[in-house]
Amino acid sequence: MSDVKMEDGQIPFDLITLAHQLLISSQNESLSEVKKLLDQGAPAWYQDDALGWSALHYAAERREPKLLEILLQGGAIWNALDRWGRTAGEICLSLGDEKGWEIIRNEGIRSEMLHHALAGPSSPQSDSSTNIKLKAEDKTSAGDNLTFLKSQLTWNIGDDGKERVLDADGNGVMMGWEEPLMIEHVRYMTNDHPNAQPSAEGMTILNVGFGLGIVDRLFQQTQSSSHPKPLNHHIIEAHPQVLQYIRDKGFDKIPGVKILEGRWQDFLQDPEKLGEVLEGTPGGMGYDAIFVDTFAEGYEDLKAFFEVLPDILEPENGIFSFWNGLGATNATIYAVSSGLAELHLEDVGLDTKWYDVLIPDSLREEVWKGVRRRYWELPGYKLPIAKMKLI
Ligand SMILES: C[S@@+](CC[C@H](N)C(=O)[O-])C[C@H]1O[C@@H](n2cnc3c(N)ncnc32)[C@H](O)[C@@H]1O
Repeated sequence: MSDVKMEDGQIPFDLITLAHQLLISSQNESLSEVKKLLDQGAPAWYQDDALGWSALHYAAERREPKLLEILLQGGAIWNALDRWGRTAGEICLSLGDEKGWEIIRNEGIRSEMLHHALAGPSSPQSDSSTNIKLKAEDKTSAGDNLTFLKSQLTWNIGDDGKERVLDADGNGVMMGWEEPLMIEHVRYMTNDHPNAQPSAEGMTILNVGFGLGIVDRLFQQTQSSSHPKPLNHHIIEAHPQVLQYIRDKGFDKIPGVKILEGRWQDFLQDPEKLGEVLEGTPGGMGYDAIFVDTFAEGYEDLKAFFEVLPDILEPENGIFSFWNGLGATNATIYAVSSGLAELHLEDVGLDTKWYDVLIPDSLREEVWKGVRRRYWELPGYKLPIAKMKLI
């Protein structure tokens, strides 16, 4: 946007005139008229003051898929948000326009992939250049992992009666309402694995981020009397207070459990440490199940985690899953984030299946009482299960 502003930060008058003409013609004029304006240089990114609507929002309201395509080709921004935080995709969804929604979602995935391809391999530095806003603009500890890891945490019981842990700014680090989703993750990761069957020796598990320990307790429980307990259960956790909580609960004393104290980046991105971690798995072949659910990390961090998977996931039957919560306050951004994750997992050699899970009743209004920001607004959860592609 800045490249078309004049030195005093104003947008040139001619451009504003074209922008307004484009907004009007996107509402009710022919496609060729819209195209003509775009060819004349009308800025498709422009949003009006009243609603914060772009030409793409107006086109979505018209239910005119071809017009959406013309605008996107002409520079419209797929994830421009109106005053209520809606993309044009949400306008399509509210009108039941599946085709229009798919055009916007596909453009989102395409443009985010392109952006990542141009940005090169994942690095913390490339985080700020991320196109997609998967985390709300957040200057609190939720927006920065290292700040979070120094933040004072509080454990308490929410108005829904469930345990939760909040950071110093009142952000929900982990909340008890998520337990039914964690149950599904563990079920999909363990049910059919050969090493979890009655006569097998037990699975080797890596969980990144202990939080309230919900997922780790489930990994220990799912294997009932007729099923083996995990053979190895490694947990990477970085927050000093969470590490103390683990010791207070005696979780570190459970047979087979090993706590790796530090950030996952320290263990898995350093070849020497990675070698030591892998020595703890049978034959150094990697883990049967890997789950990742951290906090104050963005899409770039998740993508960086994907990139270490080929080294740490047992290649034949290993199963990877992650807490799919990025962008979960907006249906279109959530779909694009999930689509992007699938393509990036494919890049590192994994096939992903998605399981639709209804958001459980445990997510009630009172859950958010005393929490700084709602991080979930959608009716459904897309649960990923990924495995190495068979060659
Ligand atoms: C959302 S909670 C995990 C909840 C857990 N899945 C459960 O079932 O209770 C996130 C956890 O990740 C930890 N964490 C955050 N960043 C991390 C990092 N870079 N490496 C390791 N652990 C991290 C936090 O301290 C926190 O305990």
